[in-house]
Amino acid sequence: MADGNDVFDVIVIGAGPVGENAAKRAVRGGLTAAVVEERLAGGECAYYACIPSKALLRPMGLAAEVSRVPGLELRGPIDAAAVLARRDETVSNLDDSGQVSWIENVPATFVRGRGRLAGPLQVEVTTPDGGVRPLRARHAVVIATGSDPWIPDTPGLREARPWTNREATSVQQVPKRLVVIGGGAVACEMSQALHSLGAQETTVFVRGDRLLARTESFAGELLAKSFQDSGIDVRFSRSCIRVERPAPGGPVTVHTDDGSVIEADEILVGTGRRAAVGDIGLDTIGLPAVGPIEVDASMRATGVPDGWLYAVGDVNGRNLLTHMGKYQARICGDVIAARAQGRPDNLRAMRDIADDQGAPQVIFTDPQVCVVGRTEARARADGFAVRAVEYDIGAVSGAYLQADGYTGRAKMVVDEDRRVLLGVTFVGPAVVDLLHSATVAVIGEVTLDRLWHAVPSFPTVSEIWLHLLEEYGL
Ligand SMILES: Cc1cc2nc3c(=O)[nH]c(=O)nc-3n(C[C@H](O)[C@H](O)[C@H](O)COP(=O)(O)OP(=O)(O)OC[C@H]3O[C@@H](n4cnc5c(N)ncnc54)[C@H](O)[C@@H]3O)c2cc1C
Ligand SMILES: NC(=O)c1ccc[n+]([C@@H]2O[C@H](COP(=O)([O-])OP(=O)(O)OC[C@H]3O[C@@H](n4cnc5c(N)ncnc54)[C@H](O)[C@@H]3O)[C@@H](O)[C@H]2O)c1
Repeated sequence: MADGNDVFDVIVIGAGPVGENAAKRAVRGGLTAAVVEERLAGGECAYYACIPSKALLRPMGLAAEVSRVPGLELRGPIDAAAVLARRDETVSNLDDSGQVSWIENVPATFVRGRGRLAGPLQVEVTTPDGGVRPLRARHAVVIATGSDPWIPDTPGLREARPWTNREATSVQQVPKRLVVIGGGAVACEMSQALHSLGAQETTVFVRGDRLLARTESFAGELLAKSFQDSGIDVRFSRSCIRVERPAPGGPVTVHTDDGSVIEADEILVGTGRRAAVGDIGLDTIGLPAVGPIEVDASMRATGVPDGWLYAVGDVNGRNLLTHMGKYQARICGDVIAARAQGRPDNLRAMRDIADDQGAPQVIFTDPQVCVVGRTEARARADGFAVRAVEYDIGAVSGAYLQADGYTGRAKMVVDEDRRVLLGVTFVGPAVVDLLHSATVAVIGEVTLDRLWHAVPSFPTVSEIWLHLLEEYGL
């Protein structure tokens, strides 16, 4: 709520999941807040990323599970129209009134329009009618503008109007022939989702030699095997060198560096994202308008005199994940309120320690890929005395009961000096809910000798913990 003349204690630019939560925590701490949003309150996550992608993937995952249990049968292909209709419901048919009400109930003031810094503690909002509404912050401005998809400079690619996550998650007509560029989370999830919904000829071009290159190598290998088994054509160490789409809306022709030429109905790029910092007025306060906004562990932008600017979520580049952005938002809102009221601002809960340790992440493919903490390679590079053990999840009774021919693998990376976990990876069907146990163990620095007494229930997949510890030598 404003306290006159559009002056607020805190102004948040960007009402994605992260900006909304920064405002909520600041208000909970006793401050007034305004939240500025130029498109849809709820952000990329709610309408074009996490939510619709998972709605599109869920039937594929369920169908795969059914196919692995004798006695159950799924007749015919997945009904794409029904899946797309449910996807539309999950994104509230792109109506953000529920999210706007959520913000107003915080209570915070929602301001529709494009926000731009106009000097220290000053924000100008260009409203939908073209007017400019000046806002002033008494204590802090929080940048939570997220990120935008990045499209490589490949000749002809931009002119061919490729799909990004936005078009892929809001698909109305599933293309029969699809080319995907990239081997990260977006490419993997959307290839599998669209293939399951009718993209019969799906070809994925991966620049490197594996999928999900930042994870343990077996994760990408198991996923690539699953792609190939289901008929997705994955081509490694291949780059797309030229793209042509002579007629708008017509077929697209993709040329690759091995001389192949593929014709498709659509091309989807999943080649990473860039912090959304263009034209948000960083120049007015002497910051470069390129790259993520660098912040300290309290989310305060470094290099800004008087420390009134904060940046949370994708725009600070720490970990491009909703849950990590919301974690940063809680820290940020609490810190701003504490500093504004002269309370201690250095409590343990007010510093980001989780981002650097390796964020938990689930790639919702079949198999699911769940990671937290450091990979073995990263732990070694960071100088830890490392020992890693792996185990076949399919050999666990709970997994064997879940599915015939269960294929999955787990790995834990141990800091030998302290006998605590540095990282854990689970790959397999139905492993998603194991991840939080690993997150608690890694972030809580639970010793292996203590973890030994956390007895997993029989017959659940969680007995993988027991097998990993025994493999280690306990
Ligand atoms: C296909 C896909 C699937 C994903 N799946 C997952 C997942 O399953 N789990 C997960 O944790 N993460 C997932 N992510 C990542 C997740 O979407 C992001 O990490 C998350 O959206 C970041 O939240 P944010 O609030 O920082 O930014 P955003 O959600 O991008 O929100 C930023 C908001 O700021 C607004 N904005 C920008 N500039 C201005 C301005 N100048 N003035 C006013 N408003 C402005 C934008 O309109 C937007 O609403 C996925 C990403 C993609 C692309
Ligand atoms: N389930 C989830 O948690 C989830 C799902 C989707 C996206 N996300 C997040 O969104 C972010 C963006 O995802 P993303 O998949 O776009 O990015 P990414 O960084 O995960 O993967 C980018 C991929 O594109 C490739 N690439 C980069 N430049 C290229 C080029 N010029 N030509 C060919 N290939 C190129 C990279 O080698 C890599 O395989 C990620 O940080 C991810 O964490 C999360």
